[in-house]
Amino acid sequence: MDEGLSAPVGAPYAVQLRGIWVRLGRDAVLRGLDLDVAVGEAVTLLGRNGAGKTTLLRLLASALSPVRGEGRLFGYDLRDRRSVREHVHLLGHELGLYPDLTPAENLTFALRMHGQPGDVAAALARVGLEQAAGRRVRFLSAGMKKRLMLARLLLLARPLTLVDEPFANLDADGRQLALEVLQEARQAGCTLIIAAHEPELSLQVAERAVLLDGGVVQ
Ligand SMILES: Nc1ncnc2c1ncn2[C@@H]1O[C@H](COP(=O)(O)OP(=O)(O)OP(=O)(O)O)[C@@H](O)[C@H]1O
Repeated sequence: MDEGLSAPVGAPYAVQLRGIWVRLGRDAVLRGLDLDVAVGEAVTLLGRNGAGKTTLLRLLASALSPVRGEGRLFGYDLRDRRSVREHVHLLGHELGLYPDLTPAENLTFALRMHGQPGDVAAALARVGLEQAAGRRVRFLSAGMKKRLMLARLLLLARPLTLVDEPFANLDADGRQLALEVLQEARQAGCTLIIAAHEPELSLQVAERAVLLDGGVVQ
């Protein structure tokens, strides 16, 4: 986990959001949200179901645009999607997984898309998926898919790495593995934002909790 993790020189903040509004369908999900995250900081994003955690992560990954407000990531304007995408990676749920490809094929493809080298077999072994490496992703259990997400994190962590629910669906060993992988990303220099419903776990990696409620940080 050492590729491309250095933040741009002179950027004290990985994230600066001011007055961000995001609308999904008829509802405003984020309602004037402000957030600062320093370079190298690890923050856990908490909030009830539907509070807007995934929406905020998608905004930061430049998969959604605000209808109002300003944002900068490492000093780049949030609207500069190319620069943002070079520095940010979002890992979550079944995002970016191709169900008809095997875990090994998925990881190889993801590395190729990012123009990055990486040891797919080692990453799969690390997350305990070597036996399932040749099975199609659609036939994996929810916990196995989560382990595949952790393998992607090992291979594709970026200066700002956004992780959506890394502990969900995992057994006790898997949760421990998730903690170790997140710690490694942190030690490699990543700024981390971790959306989770298990603050007792995520606060083992993050030094700060941010509670999302009513479309703003409380
Ligand atoms: N594509 C969409 N179209 C319309 N509304 C959406 C869409 N995606 C999410 N929403 C709504 O946006 C709100 C925030 O959803 P989001 O997934 O960001 O919440 P969350 O905090 O991540 O929840 P959870 O803890 O359940 O994962 C919810 O009310 C949800 O119904």
